[in-house]
Amino acid sequence: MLLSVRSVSKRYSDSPETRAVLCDVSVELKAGTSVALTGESGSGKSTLLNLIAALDHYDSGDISIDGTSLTGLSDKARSMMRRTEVALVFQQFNLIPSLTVEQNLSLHARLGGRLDLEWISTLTQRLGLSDLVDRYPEQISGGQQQRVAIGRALAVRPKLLLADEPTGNLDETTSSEVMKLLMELIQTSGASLFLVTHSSRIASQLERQIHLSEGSLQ
Ligand SMILES: Nc1ncnc2c1ncn2[C@@H]1O[C@H](COP(=O)(O)OP(=O)(O)OP(=O)(O)O)[C@@H](O)[C@H]1O
Repeated sequence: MLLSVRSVSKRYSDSPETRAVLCDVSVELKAGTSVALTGESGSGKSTLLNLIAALDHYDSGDISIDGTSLTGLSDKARSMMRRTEVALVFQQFNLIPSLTVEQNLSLHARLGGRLDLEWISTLTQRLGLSDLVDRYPEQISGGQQQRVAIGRALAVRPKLLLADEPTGNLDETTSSEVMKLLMELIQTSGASLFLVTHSSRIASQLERQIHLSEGSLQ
């Protein structure tokens, strides 16, 4: 199993709420497959995604990625995992403003020691970014910025791509275009996709849908 979330619970210690944000959540994802996580605002979707990304710690249960448990993993090992096995795409594109499109695209692959210029060139072409490589993020549109963020994430050839509302900042047409490219490139790269979305239309494009309600999977 590529991703295994077993009976995970999480409560924010600084939260005024007494109940856990996530309660006994279990989900599995096989290599090369995709799942969409839906749920109302505040249901705990981003919390779950952040736990899988090893950006935060769970209180109980266990998460493992490709057989490696996140429990007890050092901070260094966690960040290395985010640079190699797991990649992230957020609603805010999070590009580095002082780097060009080309530099942004290769950044994580460089940091993770996985620079493959041929693969980056393929991604650049497939994402329609070839004419924009020398521009800076502020000089391209939101849809183009998200395409760079997707390219940057897939450039490391991750086993798992985690996407949190990746088209949430885009209009409907641009959102459809970006989703189409994302799904095509996920297929090409063989990565698994775990995608958080409010949109049932987007969720239906993935192989499986799961729904979070008040911290529990339905
Ligand atoms: N760092 C934090 N500290 C305290 N409480 C938090 C923190 N992050 C999230 N929460 C709370 O946890 C609950 C779940 O938040 P989360 O962001 O996971 O929901 P979500 O389903 O992703 O929501 P949305 O769809 O609006 O992004 C909310 O009640 C939120 O206020």
